[in-house]
Amino acid sequence: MKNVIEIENLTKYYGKARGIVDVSFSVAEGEIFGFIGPNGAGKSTTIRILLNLIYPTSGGARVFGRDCVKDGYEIRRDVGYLPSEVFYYDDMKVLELLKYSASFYGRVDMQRLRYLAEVMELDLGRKIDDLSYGNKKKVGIVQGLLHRPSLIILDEPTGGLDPLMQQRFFGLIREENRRGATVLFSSHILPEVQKLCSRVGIIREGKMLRVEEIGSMRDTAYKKIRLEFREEVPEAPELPEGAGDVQRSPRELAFLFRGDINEAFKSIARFDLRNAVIEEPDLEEIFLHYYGGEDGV
Ligand SMILES: Nc1ncnc2c1ncn2[C@@H]1O[C@H](COP(=O)(O)OP(=O)(O)OP(=O)(O)O)[C@@H](O)[C@H]1O
Repeated sequence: MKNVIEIENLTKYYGKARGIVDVSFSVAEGEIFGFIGPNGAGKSTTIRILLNLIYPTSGGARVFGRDCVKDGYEIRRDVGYLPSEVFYYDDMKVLELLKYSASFYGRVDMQRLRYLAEVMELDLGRKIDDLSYGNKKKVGIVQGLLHRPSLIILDEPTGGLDPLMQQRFFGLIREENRRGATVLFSSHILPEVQKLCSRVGIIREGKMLRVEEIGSMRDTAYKKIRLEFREEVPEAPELPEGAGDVQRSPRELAFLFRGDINEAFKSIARFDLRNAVIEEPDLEEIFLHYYGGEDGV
């Protein structure tokens, strides 16, 4: 299968400050690839290089087989990009802005514009100035998808969108993907990446830790288990193998767990519980207790 994005040993320093170091990965045609890492990990830096908005210090990247440094213009024509921060000419109306930006790609498809605005419940008659952060994001989404790009690059796209709008937005991305578009989806929220993506690249402190299939990530995923006891527990339960980051107080016990969930329940069965919560650990916890341990970072 053809790769739409190919990144090799990409490094970017902002003066002395580390942006990214030796990042390599590729994204195949038709794939929805998650690019995940905490704030400051280097996601935006990587994306900005792909779009030739900044230059790499060393290494290289190709999009559609074209060189990111030499062919930025040609690459950008066929990319829909939603930056993490959207800035607009505040004085314009939404419709004017969308028509104006779409005109760079040729004829403006008004039917598609209205369709996207309707799905995202975006009022085309409002002034940009009067829009909330979430509504400005919607403008960016419509703008990014309007010209039916064959590569969609989303940098932290869901900030400010309520759950319903997130769902609608994911629906649009899936629709474009079914049509053949490749998607690079950057985020620091693991569950949303899990919902949408088939593979994910994990970046931290400028370095790519690994690339994983979402399926295998789920199989090895940690759960976070929090228990509240009805009474003070004199001795703490013996926890099964696979439990880590244990935090105890007389009436509470919390731990991360990876392994056979039955074993975890057996070990706590004899205690009288007031409440039990099982949740997905957040990204930092996963980094600390999963990737952190194995990779020594
Ligand atoms: N213009 C700049 N000048 C100096 N350092 C920068 C600049 N832009 C980014 N950096 C640094 O590069 C590193 C990577 O930042 P980047 O914005 O790429 O991360 P990110 O993963 O996109 O995080 P976020 O979600 O916070 O945007 C950070 O340490 C950041 O401080």
